[in-house]
Amino acid sequence: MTSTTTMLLQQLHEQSRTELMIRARAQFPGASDEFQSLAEEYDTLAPHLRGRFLETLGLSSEDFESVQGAALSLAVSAEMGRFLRNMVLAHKPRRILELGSSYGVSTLYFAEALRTLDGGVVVATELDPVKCARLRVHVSTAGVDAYVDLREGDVFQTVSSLDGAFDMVFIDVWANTYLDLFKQTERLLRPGTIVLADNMYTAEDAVRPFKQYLDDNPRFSTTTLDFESGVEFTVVVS
Ligand SMILES: C[S@@+](CC[C@H](N)C(=O)[O-])C[C@H]1O[C@@H](n2cnc3c(N)ncnc32)[C@H](O)[C@@H]1O
Repeated sequence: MTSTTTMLLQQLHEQSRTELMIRARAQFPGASDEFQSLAEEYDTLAPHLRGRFLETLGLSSEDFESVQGAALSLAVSAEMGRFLRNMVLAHKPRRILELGSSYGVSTLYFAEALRTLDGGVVVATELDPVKCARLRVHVSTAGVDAYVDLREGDVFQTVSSLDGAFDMVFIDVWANTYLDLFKQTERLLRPGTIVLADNMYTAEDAVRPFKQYLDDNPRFSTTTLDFESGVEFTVVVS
């Protein structure tokens, strides 16, 4: 990864965390010192306890699943980003489908890995035109334009317009749409495709039908990684 991308990502991670903390503080009913100690406690929690704890901090599912959260970046963490990058370096996908791109933090991790591999494309999807404009600037700053195909618009329409198989899919859109969106994406999967879905712990209730669907379907081999926000790791079997 170039130093330009590393610095850009540091800045974007910092911005994402800061704006989320500002939102949480504004909605937290208690005193500042109480908020501060809870915010510090969040980082020390086991991943599977984080979902419920977000509510304690003043954040609600509305902040992650609806237009109320639309202005927020809600970027993947640096740890999650490194995981995504490693998955690409190991699996060597030619085509990656990213569902929910925001300002492009996860997009940059994918694109940087594709640059290292010297080929491939990540199809990024985002509804918000302001976020899309910022994503384009970030991709250009990092110099990875050749590896990113941004589709601006509703992700359901974007997915229905796509053809051919994808080797990797990353789901990070509003959690209450995971199942419907995944069903629509199924025709783009092939045996060996890896599907990663974020927020399995932090949006535990909203993603339950998606998790149940994967668990019950023999076409998929799936497990939840006890890591960061909870990551569903699914391999398409047939
Ligand atoms: C959790 S954020 C994605 C964060 C991103 N992966 C990153 O690491 O920076 C989810 C994004 O999905 C977008 N989104 C929500 N519903 C959408 C839809 N129907 N079509 C396209 N994008 C949508 C939101 O605007 C938001 O930016």
